Amino acid sequence: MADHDPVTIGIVSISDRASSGVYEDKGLPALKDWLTRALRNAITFQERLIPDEKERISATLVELVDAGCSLVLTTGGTGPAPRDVTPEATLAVADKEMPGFGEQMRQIGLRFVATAILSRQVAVIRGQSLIINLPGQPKSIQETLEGLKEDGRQLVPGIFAAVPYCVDLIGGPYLETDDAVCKAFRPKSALRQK
Ligand SMILES: Nc1ncnc2c1ncn2[C@@H]1O[C@H](COP(=O)(O)OP(=O)(O)OP(=O)(O)O)[C@@H](O)[C@H]1O
Ligand SMILES: Nc1nc2c(c(=O)[nH]1)N[C@H]1C(S)=C(S)[C@@H](COP(=O)(O)O)O[C@H]1N2
Repeated sequence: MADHDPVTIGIVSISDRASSGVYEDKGLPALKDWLTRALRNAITFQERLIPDEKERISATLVELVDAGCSLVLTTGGTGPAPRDVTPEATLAVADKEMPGFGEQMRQIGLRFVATAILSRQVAVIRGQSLIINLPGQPKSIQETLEGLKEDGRQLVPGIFAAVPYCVDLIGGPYLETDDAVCKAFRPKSALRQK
């Protein structure tokens, strides 16, 4: 682990019911589990469990970026219901939008469930941080990040394959993945010599 850059990652579960204790939050454990399996870097997690309130979500994202998170993943609140405001709260703190992530996430989701088109999820850059919205269904976390595999063959690439190079480009740490979970892509010129 010593030769990998350390990274701080913000994980935010956004759900009225999980944050008020109506049901147990499965979003933060699913995010932590997947990231720990996928990344070879030592990760410090900054975790937040909050209700679907736009100002609260935006303030949490700003706080996590200011705390040095190179990557922030949210789960929940991306649908069409009146209280689903995660995309608006994310865009409100954006320096740049990264539409390719949302497009690919919905394409991946459609391989699993027809209602994937109901997710308005976005990804943005704020400062030196990449912020990505994932849907609230805990199973959608692995689906979206890892994509679809069959007999070990990658049928649909997950969006995480593009995350390490994106983090390079905004001046973050060099993220290295376990290829068995997620094979990241970088142009040859961006590969770090071993
Ligand atoms: N954080 C979570 N932990 C566990 N299960 C969740 C979580 N978020 C969503 N789910 C599950 O996914 C389903 C669909 O997500 P939905 O968007 O309706 O939830 P939600 O936005 O978290 O709802 P609410 O904010 O009202 O609690 C939920 O009914 C629930 O079973
Ligand atoms: N990969 C994936 N994407 C998915 C889903 C899923 O199960 N897997 N659920 C969909 C459903 S049912 C909804 S309503 C939207 C929005 O969910 P959210 O409001 O919980 O964020 O995400 C969609 N995207």
